[in-house]
Amino acid sequence: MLSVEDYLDRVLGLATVLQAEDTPIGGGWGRVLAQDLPARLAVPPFDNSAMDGFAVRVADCTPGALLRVVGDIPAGATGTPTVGPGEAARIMTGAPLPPGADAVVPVELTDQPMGAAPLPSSVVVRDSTSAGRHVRRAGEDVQAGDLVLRAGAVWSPEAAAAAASIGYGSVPLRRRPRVAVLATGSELVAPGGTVGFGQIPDSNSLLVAGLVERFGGEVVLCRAVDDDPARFAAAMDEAVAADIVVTTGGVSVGAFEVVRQVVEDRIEFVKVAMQPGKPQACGTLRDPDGRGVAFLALPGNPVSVYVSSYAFLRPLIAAFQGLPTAWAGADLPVAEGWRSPPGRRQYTPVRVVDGAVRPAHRLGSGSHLVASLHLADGLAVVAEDVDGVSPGDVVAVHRTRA
Ligand SMILES: Nc1nc2c(c(=O)[nH]1)N[C@H]1C(S)=C(S)[C@@H](COP(=O)(O)OP(=O)(O)OC[C@H]3O[C@@H](n4cnc5c(N)ncnc54)[C@H](O)[C@@H]3O)O[C@H]1N2
Ligand code: MOO
Repeated sequence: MLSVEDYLDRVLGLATVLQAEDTPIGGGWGRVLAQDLPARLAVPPFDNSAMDGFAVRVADCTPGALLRVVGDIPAGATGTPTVGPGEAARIMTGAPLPPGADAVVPVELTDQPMGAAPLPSSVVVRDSTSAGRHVRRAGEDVQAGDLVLRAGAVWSPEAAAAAASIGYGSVPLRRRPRVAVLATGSELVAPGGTVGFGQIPDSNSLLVAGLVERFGGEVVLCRAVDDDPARFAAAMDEAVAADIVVTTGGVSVGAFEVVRQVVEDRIEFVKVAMQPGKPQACGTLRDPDGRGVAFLALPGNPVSVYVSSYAFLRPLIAAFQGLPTAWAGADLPVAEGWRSPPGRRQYTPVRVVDGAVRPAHRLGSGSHLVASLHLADGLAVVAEDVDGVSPGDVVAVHRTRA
């Protein structure tokens, strides 16, 4: 049996970092920035007022001083008057500070009314002020030329707001890997369909497709096919238009393992020392033009699919995007124990309640326990040389949901 690490190395060897596309900044959430973004503009771009009020010279502002008002400076003003000794200019939040002024007095601290009012010819300031009061200085957030966003950043509304502020309208974001998902099994019925004798609803295709999106991929094909080799081969012919093809089921040692039968001449099938998820296969397929397509065959049991998706598909999609592939985990105490098969690394769906770990289902990591998966907020990892965990033991838990 291969170790999880050795198999993961094989899987990651299938990845090629995808090229970037110039993308409008107001979308593409979750995609990866391909280049550093230095600031084309300072933030703020010019000295401006933080308040609606009057731009003044500090030296003039003794309590009760009467100042002559020389003009109005709304936000968006393309020019400003100069404020000389004994003078003030009415100014709005975000408007450029005029030459001569070195502070802003909010309208509430003057004799003038708040809100829409004609420009007064003079203003009385109630109090003294200090240099820079209510002024936002150019570049106090970032200076032009500063490196603001780094290659490898995951694109987000916050990143977009920063990019807009420093002068970008579009940025190079890596394309998402396109993923084709094929569930196999003659027993499968579409979700919600009538389930006859020996049939079960197909849950794997939508589980994997949803996880692909969670992991940052784009689902381009999602389908269930039966165990007829010709029909599966035809579906694979379509699937190889993607960057990654993921199948579920049909990889074990039964008499009708369709995935194995159709691709075994090109792809090596292995056993990985993990539970669930033991039978696996990965390799490179070719599209009709000879382009390499990453292929991942997951076992059919739904919890095996879930665990294998987190263990192998998640890092594969990350590698295609040029992102780190490590899986963050934390050591947490066990509140309720469970058994684990010696010689295989076990991944158990668990709930974390008050910082302590319990299995999401009393049967632990049973690979068919699909209806309890939604109760889990993480996968606990039990080492190969351990045959169970007890209350008080510590296990590594990888969060599957925030
Ligand atoms: N003699 C042996 N039998 C099995 C072994 C073994 O080592 N020797 N390994 C077992 C393990 S472990 C696993 S995992 C499964 C993997 O089998 P396959 O990948 O061939 O998967 P299937 O047989 O097609 O399905 C397994 C199970 O999952 C259900 N299933 C399949 N697809 C779906 C779907 N889309 N939605 C919901 N459920 C699905 C299917 O009905 C089966 O119950 O092999 C063991 N056998
Ligand atoms: O290894 Mo299987 O994935 O236990 O169900």
